[in-house]
Amino acid sequence: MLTVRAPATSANLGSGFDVFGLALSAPADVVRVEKAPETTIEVTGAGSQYIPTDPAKNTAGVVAQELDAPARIHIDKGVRPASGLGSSAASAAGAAVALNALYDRGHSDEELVRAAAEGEAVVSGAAHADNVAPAIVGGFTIARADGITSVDASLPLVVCLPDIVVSTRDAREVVPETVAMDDVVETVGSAATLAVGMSRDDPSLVGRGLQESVVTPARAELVRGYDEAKQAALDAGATGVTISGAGPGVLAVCRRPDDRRRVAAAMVSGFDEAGVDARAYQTAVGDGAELFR
Ligand SMILES: Nc1ncnc2c1ncn2[C@@H]1O[C@H](COP(=O)(O)OP(=O)(O)O)[C@@H](O)[C@H]1O
Ligand SMILES: N[C@@H](CCOP(=O)(O)O)C(=O)O
Repeated sequence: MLTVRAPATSANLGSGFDVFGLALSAPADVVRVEKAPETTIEVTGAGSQYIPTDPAKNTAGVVAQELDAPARIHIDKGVRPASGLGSSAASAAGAAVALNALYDRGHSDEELVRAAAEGEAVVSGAAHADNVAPAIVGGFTIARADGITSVDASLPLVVCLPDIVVSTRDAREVVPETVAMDDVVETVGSAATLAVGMSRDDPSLVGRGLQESVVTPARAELVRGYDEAKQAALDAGATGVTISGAGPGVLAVCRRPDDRRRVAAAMVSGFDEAGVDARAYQTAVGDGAELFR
């Protein structure tokens, strides 16, 4: 039997829709695999009652099919589904890394990212790799059709999870189909600023680089309390705030590790002002999936 800890991730980072992603140091899923004649899935932990155990519908089962690696798979969910924290991706990434080791396949990280992204396609309708790439590789990742670029960034972060469910599939429906040139110019400027900020571990540049005016405002409509939580985090010293992935999670970048407590409390109060319960994780950029033999 093999065990893999696969981290939560925050995708998009505002300006990098379907491209940027960040591994978080916590929370995480724990995936255990054992060889079996056919794939079966058992799920426990956060929100497990909402997660299908049919291998064709579970992201980990889809990965087993993609890798032609049947197994008895147990997933202990640390990452609540439909959170915007890459819950479905954590299981897919964990399964990819675990099954690759279990069957001694020797696939590269990029091949594992491709297999795990097929799991994402089953739940969200698109094989976006921006969550599975950091969940496998760790750090800050840029996922493009021609490959993955990664930087081992170090930044204090807060993610606040309101008690609202937003499925990635639904949140993709509200993404505008066309973009004005002014918005393209703003997004390119932000994305470049953010990427430089990640390579310098500079929270001010990363915070400024989250700014984007196309996808985030459309999705903010689905997250009651987003505006209040964002303003509260900025007032408490965050350098930038955006929706994590497809939401409803909200990501704040902090200047110093000690700022996280204040920013986390401010975000929970911001949601409370809008009548929404929320919990906040004080976290940081973390490593990719970790294998325990
Ligand atoms: N192993 C899994 N872990 C979490 N969610 C899964 C898994 N397999 C399938 N799903 C389904 O994926 C959806 C959650 O994924 P998604 O909407 O992308 O949210 P998240 O941002 O949390 O990844 C839910 O409908 C859930 O039932
Ligand atoms: N790029 C995707 C990311 C979805 O992330 P998730 O954590 O909400 O699954 C999107 O924005 O649709």
